[in-house]
Amino acid sequence: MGIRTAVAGASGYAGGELLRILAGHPEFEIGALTAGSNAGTELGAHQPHLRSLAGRVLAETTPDTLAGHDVVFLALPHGQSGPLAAELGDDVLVIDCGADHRLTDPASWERFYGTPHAGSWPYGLPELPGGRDALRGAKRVAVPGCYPTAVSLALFPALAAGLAEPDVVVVAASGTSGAGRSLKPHLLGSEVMGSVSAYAVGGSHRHTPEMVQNLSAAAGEPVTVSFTPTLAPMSRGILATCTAKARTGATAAALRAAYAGAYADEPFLGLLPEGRWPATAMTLGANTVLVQVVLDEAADRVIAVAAVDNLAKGTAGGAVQCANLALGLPEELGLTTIGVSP
Ligand SMILES: NC(=O)C1=CN([C@@H]2O[C@H](COP(=O)(O)OP(=O)(O)OC[C@H]3O[C@@H](n4cnc5c(N)ncnc54)[C@H](OP(=O)(O)O)[C@@H]3O)[C@@H](O)[C@H]2O)C=CC1
Ligand SMILES: CC(=O)N[C@@H](CCC(=O)OP(=O)(O)O)C(=O)O
Repeated sequence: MGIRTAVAGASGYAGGELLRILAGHPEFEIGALTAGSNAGTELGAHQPHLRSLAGRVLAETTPDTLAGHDVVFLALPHGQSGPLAAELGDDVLVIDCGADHRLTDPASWERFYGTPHAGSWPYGLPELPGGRDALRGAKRVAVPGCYPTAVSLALFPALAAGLAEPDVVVVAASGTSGAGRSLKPHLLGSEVMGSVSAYAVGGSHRHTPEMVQNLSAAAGEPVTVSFTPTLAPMSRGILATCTAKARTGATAAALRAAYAGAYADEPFLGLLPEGRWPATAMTLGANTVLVQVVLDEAADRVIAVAAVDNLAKGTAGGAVQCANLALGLPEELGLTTIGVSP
């Protein structure tokens, strides 16, 4: 018998991607699938691409329906996971794809989310310095936001090596699935198609403190982040362009060596050959973050560009990678680095 695994939020985008990965994983046995308003309906009505699970009926999301599993993945809206996880046993591995337990600073949480802080859990980005140690044997894991995954992995080598000033500017484009599948006025098809638009400009995006948290830890000093997200007319993918003033003495060779060293043993991080730039299409369906870095000598800035599939390594793939680590399984089990092209 496999590792009994439940997915809460199975009718959503993150839940669907979790199930796509779990269905091909050799160790997990898919147990309860739950939803909110769609409880009582069949999974196939919401996730018709998941053929082998189509007839499964979605249960209500309660501690009772999630009981009796070894692992519970939560893919629910913000604010739902704290109270629910408190009702699940300490022996159950809970992997939260939502934001509730990502931030360590309660003041930052309250400022950006406007509710009391539910407390922090081990942070699910194994590739950050020290990241794996916190996850091995963990019983609770907070999966990062999709933008912070791309940005943190794009910039930590430059900051950790002292090659970039701790004051970064990020402009990132995201596909619309990043916002989930519930109806949102700014995601009307007629307004998204054929247009790229900025939103949450001026430091208001709730992923900003998460980037600050990760990059400050990597740099060993406080880092400021100016983050501008943009919405692109595509379903999946994030392309993050991250820049920072180069530190005195930083050279192109030192920069490339820092990234090559930091990514050398990372199965899911790819530094592209010089001159090749990341594109979201290269990462679709894969648990990868693809990066390129250069020194813009005229502007004296470090430029790192990262591509990620927001639903794969940006959520569900990263979640399964963390579950593997927490359970003592091989970290790469059930996860692919092979994308889809063109
Ligand atoms: N989309 C992405 O790229 C990323 C998402 N995440 C996080 O993953 C989580 C899920 O996101 P996503 O899949 O995009 O969102 P969706 O809106 O696509 O799905 C939300 C899921 O939660 C269920 N749900 C909604 N309200 C309740 C409730 N009150 N009680 C129980 N279940 C409920 C929905 O069920 P029903 O169908 O019945 O309404 C659905 O299954 C969020 O916390 C999000 O921040 C993290 C990183 C990236
Ligand atoms: C395009 C789009 O709207 N993206 C979402 C990102 C949501 C996400 O991935 O993160 P959480 O888990 O923190 O919700 C946004 O900017 O709010």
